[in-house]
Amino acid sequence: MTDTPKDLDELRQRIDELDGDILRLISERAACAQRVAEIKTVEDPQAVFYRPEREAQVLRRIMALNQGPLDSEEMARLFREIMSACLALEQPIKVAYLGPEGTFTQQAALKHFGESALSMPMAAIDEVFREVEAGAVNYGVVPVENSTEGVVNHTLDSFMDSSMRICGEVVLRIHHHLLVAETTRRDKVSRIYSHPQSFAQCRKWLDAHFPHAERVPVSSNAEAARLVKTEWHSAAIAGDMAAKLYGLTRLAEKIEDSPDNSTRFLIIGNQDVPMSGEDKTSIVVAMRNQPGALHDLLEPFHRHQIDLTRLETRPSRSGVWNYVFFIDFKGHCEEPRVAAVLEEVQLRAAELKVLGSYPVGVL
Ligand SMILES: O=C(O)C(=O)C[C@]1(C(=O)O)C=C[C@@H](O)C=C1
Repeated sequence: MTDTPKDLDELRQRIDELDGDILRLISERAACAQRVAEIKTVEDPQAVFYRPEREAQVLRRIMALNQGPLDSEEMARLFREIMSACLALEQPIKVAYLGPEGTFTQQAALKHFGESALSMPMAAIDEVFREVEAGAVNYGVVPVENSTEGVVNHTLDSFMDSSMRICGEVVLRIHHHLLVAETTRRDKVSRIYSHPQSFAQCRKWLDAHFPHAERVPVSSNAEAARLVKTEWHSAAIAGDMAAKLYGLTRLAEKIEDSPDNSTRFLIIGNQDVPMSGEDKTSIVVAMRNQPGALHDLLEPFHRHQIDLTRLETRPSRSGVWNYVFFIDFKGHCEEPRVAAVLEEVQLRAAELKVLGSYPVGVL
């Protein structure tokens, strides 16, 4: 930058110049992405355009280079949208998510793919899986675990019957608000709608502030917000997307009991994702029902010093094996030490399925 401009007109002139530069550079970047698409198509007519590992690398690099004054997450969000628009030039991406519109899962889908992706609400988790499997959409987004409420069993169970792979993860900070409509009598709230998980996450706050209000569980936070529109004595617990969608205002903000309440979502698709440099792998393993089975399963991870990030047990649905284990760990299945562990686990397990290796969530 040349001399620091001093007055308002000078600063605005400088902003106009910079905007011109930014515009030119973004257009040049978009033209590069178009050429990338041409090369991908020549190399493989069935080419996949979305490259999760490359996107993670781009965002991590931006965060590392950033020197402020915008914070690195904010900067990465801006680049997220630029990349989303570039990808849409290559191929418009369709993403199915656990709906209805206005849910946290939609928020997660947009956070991961950006606003240029076309997001489509599905009524249930297994429908998200089916849409991706059928090729009706490119990817799916499903919740898998919440920091206070634990695992989403439907998602784990869907993986047992599916050939879908995990291509990514996204973690969303969950902020719940108590929402009311313009017509709500704020001093007369006698009924509160929400999803059971959200009630559980806001239980202490509700006990303290609305001990006598009826708590009515519904299928989603967005549905709760929709119902409030028509009832003058009701409120909903839901997030920002639902508030915006149904034009509700916040009677109280961030009412979740745990300040770091977050939910992890998985991106499902049918591609294997190459290494990004900071990856995770998810597997599902059925062990023979015998003493020491869990120890036998975990021992190779310990010996090869691989960090487990999650271990869940689910009853097996085949009836042959009593339990299956869902394991997430750091590393990519193309790394030699991870490949070695997987080989050992394969020998010890009744069944092993690698659900995917994918970049650790950046944003
Ligand atoms: O590098 C690529 O393969 C691209 O297609 C370019 C680009 C980008 O805009 O940077 C766009 C979409 C992909 O998901 C990853 C990156």
